[in-house]
Order: sequence, then structure tokens, then C-alpha cells
Amino acid sequence: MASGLVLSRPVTFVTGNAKKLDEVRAILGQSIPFQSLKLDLPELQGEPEDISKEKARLAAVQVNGPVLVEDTCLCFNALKGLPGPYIKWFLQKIGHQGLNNLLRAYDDKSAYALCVFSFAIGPNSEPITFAGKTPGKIVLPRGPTDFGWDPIFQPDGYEQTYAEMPKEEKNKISHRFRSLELVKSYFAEAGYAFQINNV
Ligand SMILES: O=c1nc[nH]c2c1ncn2[C@H]1C[C@H](O)[C@@H](COP(=O)(O)OP(=O)(O)OP(=O)(O)O)O1
Ligand SMILES: [Mg+2]
Repeated sequence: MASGLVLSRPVTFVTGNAKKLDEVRAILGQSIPFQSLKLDLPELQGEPEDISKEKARLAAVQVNGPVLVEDTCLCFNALKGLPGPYIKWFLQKIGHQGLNNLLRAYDDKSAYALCVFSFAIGPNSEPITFAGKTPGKIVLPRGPTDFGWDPIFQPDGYEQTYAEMPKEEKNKISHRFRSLELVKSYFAEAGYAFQINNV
């Protein structure tokens, strides 16, 4: 049998966000079997890739096995990529209206959603990152308000915000989908196989 990436335990996707988990389940389907663990990991400050990698390191220590994590950013071009990884706190403090107000001083309302997945085989391995990006613009909120900044992000080429789109549509073009496409290719190329070890 060809040697490949043989894991002794299933991959655990670690997140504190139930909505992310729903999307990851819908996008991955049966392609990569995984279990999930609800844990709000502490997050470093800095570049998205580094934040995501550090999350994976912490998650791998907690799980003591193979883990997937992701960190999501919403980046405004007029603000050189900010709020970026700090979007969670901006959203919590100033809301959709406040985020729109941040851009009032600029003509450029363009933005991009960025999702960086990291995979670590275990607590002592260097995590690998996979970045997916979807360009769009920041608009006044439209649509259901049950997932983060979805109501204010309108992807390029669409008249609807992420929140207004049917879920299946978002999951075909989203930052999360694009990042997971790379994760899937990696697992496929690595010849990923399970070997559940009961001994
Ligand atoms: O597709 C999305 N559409 C709209 N909003 C989104 C999306 N994906 C993440 N979000 C929100 C959640 C959080 O306010 C921030 C990212 O922060 P981020 O640290 O990655 O997420 P989190 O703390 O909720 O979960 P986790 O435990 O996986 O870190 O943007
Ligand atoms: Mg977080």
C-alpha cells in the first residue's frame, strides 16, 4: 500500500463558533471525516497566518492529536487590511453601523474576507496554513443577522450580501470554501488515511 498521511486519530476541528462549524460541515461533507471540539482558544495578535498557526499549536496540545482550526478576517482596503483579525472585537463593540461608519471618510468601500485554516498533526508538529479569500465591498446591513458580519459583506459579482444569499450559494464562493478547497487538495495529495488505533 502506498505510504501516505496516516493519522492514528480522526482530525478534530476546534472552534468556539457554532456557525463556522455548520459551514465547515456543509462544505466538507464526507470528504474529510472530522470531529469537533467547542473551545474558544486564545488568539495572538499579528498577521493572519501566524494567528491561525498559533491557534493550531494550542489546539493540538489540548487535543493531543491532529487538529484543524481557522481564523477569519474582514479586511478593508481603505484601512490597509484592518480590522482584519480584530474584526470580532470591532463587530462586538461598534456593530454593523459602526463598521460602515469607519469607511465614511473614504470613497473606497472595497474589502475582502479571508479565512486561514491551519492543520497540525500533533502537539510537536509545525502547522500548515491554507488561505482563502473572497473580494467584495462593505454595505449597509441587509439580510438575517445570525452570523457575524455577513449582512454588511457583498461579494463582487453579486447583488446580495452573504447574509441574503442562500447558504449553498455562500458556501460555493466564500473565503471558507476557498480555504477548504486547499485543505481538501492537501489531504488528497498527502494520501490521507485513517487508522483508528484501539490498542
Ligand atoms: O463567514 C463569516 N461570516 C460572517 N462573520 C464571520 C464569518 N466567519 C467568522 N465570522 C465572524 C466571527 C468572529 O466575530 C469573527 C472572526 O473571528 P474568529 O476568531 O475567526 O472567530 P470566532 O472567535 O468566532 O471562532 P473561533 O473559536 O474559531 O476563533 O468574524
Ligand atoms: Mg476566535
